[in-house]
Amino acid sequence: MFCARIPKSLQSQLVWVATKNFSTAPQRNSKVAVMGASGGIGQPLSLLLKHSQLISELSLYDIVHTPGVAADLSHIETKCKVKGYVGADQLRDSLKGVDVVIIPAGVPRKPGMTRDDLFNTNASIVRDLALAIAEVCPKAIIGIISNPVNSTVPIASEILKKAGVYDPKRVFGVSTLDIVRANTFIAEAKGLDPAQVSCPVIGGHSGVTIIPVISQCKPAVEFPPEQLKALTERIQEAGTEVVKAKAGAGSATLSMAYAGARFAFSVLRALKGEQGVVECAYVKSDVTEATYFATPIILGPNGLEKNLGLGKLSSYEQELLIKALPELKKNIQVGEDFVNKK
Ligand SMILES: NC(=O)c1ccc[n+]([C@@H]2O[C@H](COP(=O)([O-])OP(=O)(O)OC[C@H]3O[C@@H](n4cnc5c(N)ncnc54)[C@H](O)[C@@H]3O)[C@@H](O)[C@H]2O)c1
Ligand SMILES: O=C(O)C[C@H](O)C(=O)O
Repeated sequence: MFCARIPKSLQSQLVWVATKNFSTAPQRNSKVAVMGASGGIGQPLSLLLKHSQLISELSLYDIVHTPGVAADLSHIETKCKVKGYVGADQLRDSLKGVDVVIIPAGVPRKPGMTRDDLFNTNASIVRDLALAIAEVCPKAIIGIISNPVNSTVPIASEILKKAGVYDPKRVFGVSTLDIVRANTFIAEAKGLDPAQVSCPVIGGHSGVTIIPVISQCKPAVEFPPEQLKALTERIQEAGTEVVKAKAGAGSATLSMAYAGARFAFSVLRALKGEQGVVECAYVKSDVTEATYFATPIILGPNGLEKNLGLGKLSSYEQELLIKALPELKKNIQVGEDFVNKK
């Protein structure tokens, strides 16, 4: 009963403790690293990953507390091995043999801040992690959660380019939470089961750069113009809604852990050979004039297999796209300049 309410993307991955059917689990063969594993996102994300049959080893890196987080998680009765690494001295060891790196390291917003206000701190955190990845596991698939995603993905990409190991098919900005929110809010408005709703969200991951494509929602839904505008703006500002509600205690962590796990599981399923795994993600792109752009993509054994592009946009969504592009291009430039103009 419980599983029936979980979206298909997670159902096949999570081994629920109560069922204790671990002995029938298929061979686990991926090693996943979480960078920033002691944080508000890192801990619940690592908990969800620990339950996956697709992961044989979990490497938890942070500048604080990972020995405790790893000891705690390692007592959970799933086969996945967990090891903690703490501090810069252990950074490179944490990445050895890793197939997928998920990065939620960095500071979160407080009320009144924009995601761009996090740039000064988070840009160098992502830069340093990307440098280590380039050196130790250059073939790993990288999912970047740290904000501002619109800029941190270009930062990591430029670092990998400089190291001569950049593969645009392997670097993703995790925008999954925008899709999760769109599905939830649409389902609420229409009285649907959120697990059955699938709405693409394209563009970037901040304010006007977040473009919900409600005209392509499955099942098809329609809203009067005023309600469509309000719904779109709620999806665009949903992060701020959580930041305000947490009143200084950070931003979305639990829903982001869910979204990060959903994204990681999709990557891992595709790595294992499952065909037709689709997620929206912020990737290197030539779909618009912005050189990074989130669209639905097909994942494969090498990461991004096929970019599914924009699809048909309504005139309202085309207007949103026109508003998003200048901001997105600016965010990308700031990220690239951070690496290249020193
Ligand atoms: N992409 C998204 O949709 C999305 C959603 C929510 C939050 N975020 C972003 O995720 C980031 C983390 O959020 P949080 O709530 O988990 O913050 P948090 O402060 O609770 O946790 C961040 C963790 O990063 C660690 N850290 C700091 N510097 C590090 C370094 N150099 N190497 C490794 N780890 C380091 C900290 O010690 C901490 O444990 C923020 O930038 C936030 O804005 C993104
Ligand atoms: O809003 C934030 O600062 C965190 C995150 O990007 C979100 O969308 O929840």
